[in-house]
Amino acid sequence: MTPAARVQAAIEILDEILAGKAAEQALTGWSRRSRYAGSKDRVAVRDHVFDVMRRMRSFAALGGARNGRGLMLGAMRHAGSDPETVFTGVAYAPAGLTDAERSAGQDPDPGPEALDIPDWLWPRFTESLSEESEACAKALQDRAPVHLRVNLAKGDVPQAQDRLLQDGIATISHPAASTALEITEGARRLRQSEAYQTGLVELQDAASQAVVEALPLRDGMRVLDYCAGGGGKALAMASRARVEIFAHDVAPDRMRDLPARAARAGATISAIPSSDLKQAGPFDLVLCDAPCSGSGAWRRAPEGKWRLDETGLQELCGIQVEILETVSGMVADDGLLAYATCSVLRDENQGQIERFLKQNGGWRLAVQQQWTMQHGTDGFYTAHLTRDTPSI
Ligand SMILES: C[S@@+](CC[C@H](N)C(=O)[O-])C[C@H]1O[C@@H](n2cnc3c(N)ncnc32)[C@H](O)[C@@H]1O
Repeated sequence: MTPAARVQAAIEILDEILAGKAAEQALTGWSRRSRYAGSKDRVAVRDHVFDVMRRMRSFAALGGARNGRGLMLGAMRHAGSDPETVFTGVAYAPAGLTDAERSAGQDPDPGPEALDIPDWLWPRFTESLSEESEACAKALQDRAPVHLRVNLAKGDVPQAQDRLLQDGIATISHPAASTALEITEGARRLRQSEAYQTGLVELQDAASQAVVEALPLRDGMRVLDYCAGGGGKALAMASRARVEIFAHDVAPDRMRDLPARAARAGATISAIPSSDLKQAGPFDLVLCDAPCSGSGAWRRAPEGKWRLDETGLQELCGIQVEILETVSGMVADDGLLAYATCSVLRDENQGQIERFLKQNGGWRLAVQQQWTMQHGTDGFYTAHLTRDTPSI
């Protein structure tokens, strides 16, 4: 495909996304219809789509329209490249620009438009992040770095770096967690690399690793990962101590890849259905990596930034309240309840913990920590709750 044909493909996919189709579904649909596209074309088209989605608002302003053409036009103006070289109408390129398109478009207004945050969310964003708001919003406009977690059960950090380098993947340590590496070169080779295939490294954001590193895991503990999803945190916990880990998710299908991931990592993790939780408890540690807006990870999943609204946020907060109430009954008297989100919004973080403590006497906040995107990780929050007076 020519560069212009890739832009035309991105335009069509963006129009589908704007019409309501999920981004991944729109990309998969295009891939299936476009057998002629090679792997480099697929990567380039995907990059166009995601780069635009991170900056949908400011690119719509620059391009003069919130549709596929307007957004790609905005992207080209932002990059300082001449749109006339791509919008030529020749072969598979986008149709030539109309006079209206040539004259449309303006610099985005400073504030939420230029920073690509929806207006309704901006007050909450600034209230949550205060002086970090602008830097964090800017971080969400760019691609996320690729972070790896070194699986301490299989080797140490220098060994992992050496092995990755042998496969052409250069890394540096990331300060957020002792197991965290950031890829500086060769990210696309990762899945074929020996270090990845043998489970020495896993893909995981550094702040996500830091959430697990903050847990006081000790050999022999019985641990429940209540919102296990793909099992990223369960696997990270398994690599830190000889703990017995139970993985649960309200949607068990989300854990379908966990057995294969655990086998690769050399970890033992038991999936547990809701019906068996009561009998299996109480647990020394319950982690709830709760469903959330994902606002700390919108660089990776930018669609969420534009799909979230007030009602959706309130619904998520309601689910978080329920989860906290439910899991508090599963924690041993001298155990720990760890709450985490990949959100930077106060309502989902400190707000939830304050509400829980107010409504549940006998619990206290032992640890509270937040990571924000301006330090090169996803935005994450964690709180550790313990009982005030463990019964004897
Ligand atoms: C943030 S994701 C978990 C990510 C995962 N811990 C990881 O590190 O890869 C949240 C998960 O919570 C699950 N979930 C949503 N509501 C739930 C509930 N009421 N009880 C348990 N899990 C729930 C979702 O299905 C989703 O997989």
